[in-house]
Amino acid sequence: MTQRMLEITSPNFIPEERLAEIDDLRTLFGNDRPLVLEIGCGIGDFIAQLAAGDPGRNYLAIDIYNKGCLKTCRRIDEAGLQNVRVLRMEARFLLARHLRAETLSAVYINCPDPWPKKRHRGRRLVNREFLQTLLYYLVPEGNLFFCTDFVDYAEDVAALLPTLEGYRNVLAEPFALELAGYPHSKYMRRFLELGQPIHFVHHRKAPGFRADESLLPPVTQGFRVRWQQVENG
Ligand SMILES: C[S@@+](CC[C@H](N)C(=O)[O-])C[C@H]1O[C@@H](n2cnc3c(N)ncnc32)[C@H](O)[C@@H]1O
Repeated sequence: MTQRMLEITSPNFIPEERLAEIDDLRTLFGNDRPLVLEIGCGIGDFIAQLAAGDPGRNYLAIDIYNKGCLKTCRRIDEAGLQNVRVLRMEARFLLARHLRAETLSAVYINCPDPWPKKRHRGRRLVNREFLQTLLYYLVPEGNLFFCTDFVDYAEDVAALLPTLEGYRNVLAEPFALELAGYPHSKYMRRFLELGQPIHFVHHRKAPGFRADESLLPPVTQGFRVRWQQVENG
């Protein structure tokens, strides 16, 4: 199915063509405050709450869903937030092509597509390679937040993280059913109202850990990665 492309004219939306002229995404904000990335921002209700409560950090909200980017921009514009920029971009592509090592003070991944069928599990974004990749982009002691309404996804991610040298669990347990002060998206609220829990994982990059570029998994696989662009630039 082809997505109908809705034009996004918000000043906070950064079209892909503009990225070619931007050497460092941190310059999008005109200040050097810590940079936070939300992957799969959906309709932007999480990032709008987070960024409004934390003007001291800059936020990149990305999604591959054009209408979601449009709704996120509307929300950000209406709230008058100065510290959010929205990009329609695939996560692995953005990291590989547009971000520098150790530039993200936090990464948020909320309710990523669960791919519940067993035969589709390989399409899940958050796997060993992706977690390893994130280590390269997180600043020392940068935070990784992941949450999901699918318990087996939470269990998988919570079990993978301790096997990666660079992460330390911030929680006393592999995952929690609540994180104090963590905003809820409409999507999360829908599950919570039905009595279905959201599972939260919170890890931090170990202080002395340096992710070596040579250990970065190649961006040559993954459902939704745009092969053409990754391979041909
Ligand atoms: C289930 S929705 C959750 C949206 C939002 N995080 C929330 O909690 O309301 C997952 C979102 O991730 C986006 N997405 C899926 N794979 C992605 C990828 N590889 N890169 C960027 N966004 C992605 C989808 O388009 C969708 O908007």
